[in-house]
Amino acid sequence: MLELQSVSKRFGGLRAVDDVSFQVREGVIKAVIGPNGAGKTTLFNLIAGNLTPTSGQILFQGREIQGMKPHRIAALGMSRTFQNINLFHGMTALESVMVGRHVRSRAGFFAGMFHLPSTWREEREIREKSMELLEMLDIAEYADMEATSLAFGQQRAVEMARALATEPKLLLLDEPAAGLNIYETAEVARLITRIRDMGITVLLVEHDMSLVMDISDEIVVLSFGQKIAEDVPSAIQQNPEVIKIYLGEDEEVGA
Ligand SMILES: Nc1ncnc2c1ncn2[C@@H]1O[C@H](COP(=O)(O)OP(=O)(O)OP(=O)(O)O)[C@@H](O)[C@H]1O
Repeated sequence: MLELQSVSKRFGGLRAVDDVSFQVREGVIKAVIGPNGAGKTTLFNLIAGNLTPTSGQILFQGREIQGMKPHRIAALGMSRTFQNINLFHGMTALESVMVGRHVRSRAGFFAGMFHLPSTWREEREIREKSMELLEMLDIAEYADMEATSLAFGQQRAVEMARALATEPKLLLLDEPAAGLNIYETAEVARLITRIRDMGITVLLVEHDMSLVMDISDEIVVLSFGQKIAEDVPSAIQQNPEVIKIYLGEDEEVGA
């Protein structure tokens, strides 16, 4: 699904991402972990097209995408969420998801604005599809509530539904558990697994180690921009180098 070949990103003299290579196979949940400043966000921005690598190739379904604009990469079937919750005020949960779906609509913005008959059916389809996504993520009961008034965990689910509305093949989740309590985190874990089981490949960056260990099929560990390990969770938990960088941070792997 995704392949990084010797990807580097320099900011002046700093190598934020340094010669990183790995693959994400179709149908898996893969996590990127590492201490603060390890280069995780930079790596995500390189993949989604928000940054251009200094060197190296990024292949999405066999096609080189490094340097492409984010909307072109999105149109190829990659969707992402952001670290900070990013929902519009004044929109219901359902409308928030419909916005994501409109990106794909054929009728386009102007036809929609003038309420042309040709768009009615499409509008109804978008509404139905968006509702299905809310149901799939267990938040249908909040469809008509203002999205920004919901609990954090529910807002995260709305964001995921919005990202799924573009029908991506690969979903990038940037710290999906950030700011959530343990119950909400457990719920998000369940949703991510469900998304994977729908056949969507998931790549996530996450600080919450128990979430990563619970749901990931494979983990890549970054430290100072370099990949220091890549393996299944049980092997990562026992990897001496990984333990060393996390103990240095006063965190326990798999805690
Ligand atoms: N636009 C930028 N210009 C200069 N330096 C940057 C820029 N973006 C990131 N960096 C630096 O690159 C390094 C990697 O940062 P990055 O945010 O990718 O790490 P991270 O692993 O996501 O950290 P965190 O877990 O704290 O989010 C850091 O040293 C950071 O200060």
